[in-house]
Parts: sequence; C-alpha cells; structure tokens
Amino acid sequence: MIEKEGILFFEINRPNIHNAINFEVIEGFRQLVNNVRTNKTSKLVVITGVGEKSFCSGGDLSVFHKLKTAEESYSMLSTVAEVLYDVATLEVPTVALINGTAVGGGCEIATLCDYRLVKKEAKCGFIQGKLAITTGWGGGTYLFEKGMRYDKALKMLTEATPYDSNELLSIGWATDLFEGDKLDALNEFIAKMIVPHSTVLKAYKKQLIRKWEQSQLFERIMEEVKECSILWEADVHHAAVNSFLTKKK
Ligand SMILES: CC[C@H](C(=O)O)C(=O)SCCNC(=O)CCNC(=O)[C@H](O)C(C)(C)COP(=O)(O)OP(=O)(O)OC[C@H]1O[C@@H](n2cnc3c(N)ncnc32)[C@H](O)[C@@H]1OP(=O)(O)O
Repeated sequence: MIEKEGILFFEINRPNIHNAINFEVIEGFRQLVNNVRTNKTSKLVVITGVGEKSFCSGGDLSVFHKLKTAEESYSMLSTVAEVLYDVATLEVPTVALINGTAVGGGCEIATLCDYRLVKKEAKCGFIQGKLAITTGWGGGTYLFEKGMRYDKALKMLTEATPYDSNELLSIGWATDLFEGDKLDALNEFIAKMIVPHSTVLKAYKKQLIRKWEQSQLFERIMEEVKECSILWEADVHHAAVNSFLTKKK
C-alpha cells in the first residue's frame, strides 16, 4: 500500500493465481481501512491488481474449498464481508482500477468501489452461479445500489458469466474504459476530480454513506452472506469447486 499526493494505492499481489483473495489479502484490506481512518491524508483510494492478466479472481478456492458447512463458510464470508463494508464506506471515494479479469469475489470488490475504470481487454462477471452459490461478500447487494437498471443487474448476476468491457459500460457497471497504461488512465480520470481540499470529496461520500446507513445496507449484506453460506454447504457447490481445482491436473 503506498500513498502519493493523497492517492492511496492498494494492490492485490498474487498474480500467479490471478490475484485470488486469501486471508492475508483481507488483512491487507483491514490495514488499508485503518490507514485511511487514522492518517486522514488520503483523498482517494485506488484498488488494483498486480500484473496484466487479472484484477482479482475472487476467493482462493485452494484455501476456501476446505470450508464445508454453512457454519464454516459463514465465518469466512462474514469476516470478509465486514472488512469489505469498511472499504466501501471509507470516508473518501474509491476507484477499482480494473487491469484485467475480475470474477467472483473479485467482481464483488470492484462493484463495492465508487468508480470502476475497466481496461478494454478485461472481462468481469459474477461467476459464483457456476459454482452453485450466490455472491457472498456483499457483491449482489452492492450491485443493486449502483443505479443500474434492475433487470440489467439481475441479468449480470444470474448469467454468471464474464462480460466484456463494452457490455460492462453499456449496462452502466463500468464508469469508464481505458486502453494502455492504467496509471495514465487513472490520472486522466481523476485530473478534474481532486479538488484542492479533500473536504468536498468527503462531504459527498458522506451523503452516500448516510443513504446506505438509513437503508440498512450492512444488514442486507449480512442476509446475502447467510444465504450464500447455506448454498455453500450443498454437494453441488463442492463438486463444482473440486472440478475446477482438479481440471488440467
Ligand atoms: C470465496 C467465495 C467468493 C464469493 O463470491 O463469496 C468467490 O469468489 S467464489 C468464486 C471464486 N473464483 C472463481 O471461481 C474463479 C476461478 N478462476 C477462474 O475462473 C479462472 O482461473 C480465470 C478466469 C480467473 C482465469 O482463467 P485462465 O484459464 O486464464 O487461468 P487458469 O484457470 O488456468 O488459472 C491459472 C492458475 O490459477 C489458479 N486460479 C485461478 N483462479 C483461482 C482462484 N480463485 N482460487 C484458486 N486458484 C485459482 C488456477 O487453478 C490455475 O492453477 P494451476 O495450478 O496453474 O492449474
């Protein structure tokens, strides 16, 4: 995590497995939240993936497949969902700088951010359905908060397949698309946004957070987590994960 001129960068750094999320990465998100809350110097938070291939491929199945029961999965899902809620409700705007594939929980993390800058070649989707579960870190609940047409949001969740960048822009999920260097794209995107004082950015973010608090967003996310944990326990989910992990072996 590095901060430069008020912009705090958080990189998901597991490129050999498409930046899949394990508890170490979640601890990194926890540190990000603590950093923003205590240092008060950040104007913007940017989340991106290391490498050219993936932003994030969601939960690390080689770790999380060991969770078998609803109770075991609920413990992980709720822990991650709570940390990610703290990221979503940071007092400054958040940008998902999508450098590549964002699927599963990776698409959930991109969705909870305030902005999504998507690389032309990137594909993003809630592929959890292919594993016979729903989103489990709040991603479905955040999606319905993003002002997309309801039918487009539901279609994205239930098709459970990665969309290309043009489709992501046309349905209103992507804020903007970029080609070439992601940092150039970020600088261009925020050039007009970073006002001299971050007080204005924080005041606008507060309006959004107030709406989420009044509409009990966190409670609704925890309902999503509970329902995902119930589906997690089913044999069909474990079979789908095993077939992914044993493919090509
Ligand atoms: C935990 C719950 C959470 C939630 O929503 O609540 C979730 O995120 S559930 C969804 C979990 N994520 C996935 O199911 C995505 C799995 N990965 C893929 O679909 C593909 O790997 C993809 C599209 C990201 C890239 O495909 P590509 O063909 O380019 O690469 P490979 O599939 O050959 O992957 C290379 C290498 O990485 C391993 N890998 C990739 N993603 C994960 C992952 N999420 N967890 C663990 N390992 C992953 C893959 O197994 C390959 O390993 P290798 O030993 O080289 O065969």
